[in-house]
Amino acid sequence: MDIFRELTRGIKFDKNNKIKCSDKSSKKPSELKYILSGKKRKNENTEEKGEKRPKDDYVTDEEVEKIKKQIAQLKESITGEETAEEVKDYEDRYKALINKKTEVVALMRKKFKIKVEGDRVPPPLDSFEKIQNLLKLDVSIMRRIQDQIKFKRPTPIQMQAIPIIAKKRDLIALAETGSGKSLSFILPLLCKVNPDVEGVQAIVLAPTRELLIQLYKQFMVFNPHPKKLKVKFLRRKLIPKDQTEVDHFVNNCKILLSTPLRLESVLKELDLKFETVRHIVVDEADAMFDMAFLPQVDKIIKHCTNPSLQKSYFSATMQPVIEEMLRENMSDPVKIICGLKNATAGSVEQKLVYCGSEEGKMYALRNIFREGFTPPMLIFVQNKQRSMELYKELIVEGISCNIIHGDRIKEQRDEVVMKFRTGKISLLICTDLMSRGIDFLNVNYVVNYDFPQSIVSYIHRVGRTGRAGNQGTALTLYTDSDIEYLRSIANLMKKSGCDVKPWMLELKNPGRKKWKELEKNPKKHMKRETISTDIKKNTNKKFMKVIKDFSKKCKKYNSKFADKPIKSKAPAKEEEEELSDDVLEELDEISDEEEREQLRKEMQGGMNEIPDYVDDSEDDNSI
Ligand SMILES: Nc1ncnc2c1ncn2[C@@H]1O[C@H](COP(=O)(O)OP(=O)(O)OP(=O)(O)O)[C@@H](O)[C@H]1O
Repeated sequence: MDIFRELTRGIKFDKNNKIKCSDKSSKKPSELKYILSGKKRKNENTEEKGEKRPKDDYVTDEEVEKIKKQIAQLKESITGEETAEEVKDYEDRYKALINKKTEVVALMRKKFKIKVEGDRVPPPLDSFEKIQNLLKLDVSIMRRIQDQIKFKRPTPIQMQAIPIIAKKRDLIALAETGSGKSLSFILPLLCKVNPDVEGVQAIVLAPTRELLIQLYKQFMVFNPHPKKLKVKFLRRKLIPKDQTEVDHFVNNCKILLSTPLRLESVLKELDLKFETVRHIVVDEADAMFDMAFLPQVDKIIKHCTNPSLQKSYFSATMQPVIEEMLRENMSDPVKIICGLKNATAGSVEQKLVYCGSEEGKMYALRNIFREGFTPPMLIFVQNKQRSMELYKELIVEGISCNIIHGDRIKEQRDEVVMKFRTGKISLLICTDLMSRGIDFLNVNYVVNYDFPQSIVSYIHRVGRTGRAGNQGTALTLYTDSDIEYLRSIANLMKKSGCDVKPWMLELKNPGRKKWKELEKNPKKHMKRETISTDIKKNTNKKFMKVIKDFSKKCKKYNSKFADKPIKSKAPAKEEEEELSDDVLEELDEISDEEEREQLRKEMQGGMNEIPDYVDDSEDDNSI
């Protein structure tokens, strides 16, 4: 009877036990009153100015569930024909509500270009308040998001991925580059991991050290209890040496970030217990399963023996064969696609520039400088050797730039990334090492100096610009020998709304096989020295003037804004690991509010206020 009272509080019954209530009645049970009337509660979050939200989208799953239960219980408790009619009336309205809710969810997904595959997919949440309610987000996280970093609303991938992860579902999430995938797993992990429980509870795998450092910083920016909820980035210095250290490490780390290679090598040597791991997130998942990482990722996942292990895979690109492989070890997964699948971001204006032969590329690059562009710029080349050649070429021409590739020592890589982030380097020559996941918010220009080796590489390279709602430009230089691959790139460009010359779309389709061959056997390029002499002979006076202006602006910037240049003394080989670990050691203890503030600034795009041309110093040019 008590349950009956509770459920029927506010309802009056007439002498026949019939519920006396009408639509307008304030005496309906409180849940029913709001939901069935379609009115908003006073404390309901108000929608953003100027944005219309679909009507009724504030009806949460929990509310619908509650009504369902109430109706069932009412049915059990009340008898009599007329009452049954009343209950039926509620049921009809409930059905209508569910239909409406389904419709609203569908509309919302359409509006934000979210596609889902899977059963019982939770609805997207289009505000951080709703995410806060669902995840029980710590107020400090909300303050950071809204007041400090000033994210207005979740991005589509966050809207949809967060509730899925919160509902403990396995997930394959595909969303275009720069669309905020990282926060989609960072927020739920920070909320779901219990700082008071011992042991590693979540593992995040990513393919490069640069990407892991970036993720690590993001975790630290949002971490509500940095001292208790320890996030560790596994690097050589942190690797435990004996079992006592292993136990200490495992007990002190709640979220572990690592490359698959490093973690697997540790697992081979030491007995790291991962039964406590409940979440595993693989960022840039297709790269991890496509490259040599597959056996390592597999071993790590097998080592996490908790039966309720939840797996989430994120990427901007995914080949069907990899997806199939992932699905084999997932239980009842949900797949999300935000925007177009395997496509470049619509925020990037993409152009193709014909250069004839290798020599032409340098002319084309000069043209870009002459016509003017807004740095920072990333220039992608095929490999380390190519990057060195171009670097020398530009330095000889008096153009300040720097260089990053896998063979540079970690300390140098860290320094270059840091300087590029803070605007001390404006032109960075890089290999595909930097094409995945790296978030330089303000990159305005990407130049594919060497044609990409794969369509996936094109998508990720181009995705270094036009991020988080910003616009960007990507220019791909092509020579006669690249024409056979042109159609695929032209198609991608067309798909994301860029202008493409019709003849490019009529070229023969290279097909997957040809691309695969190219990936396996990269093109051999002419040696740069040969080109250099040739180009120098033709040096154009106008271009030299542009270069001079460029350097002047750089100098002006340096004297006005830049801090003292950091001398990049190349460390001795044996110091290499130590030095880079020192850099990271500082990061590890980021619990200090001031340092976190610094990280937040970086995340907000610290380069916003930097004038047109920024420069590194002469010291920075030393490799
Ligand atoms: N809700 C949001 N509103 C505005 N900006 C956001 C939001 N969420 C994340 N960002 C910003 O968007 C940028 C890109 O985010 P992130 O690096 O997670 O993209 P990504 O989808 O992982 O890209 P990639 O595929 O290249 O790895 C970051 O600078 C991040 O701070």
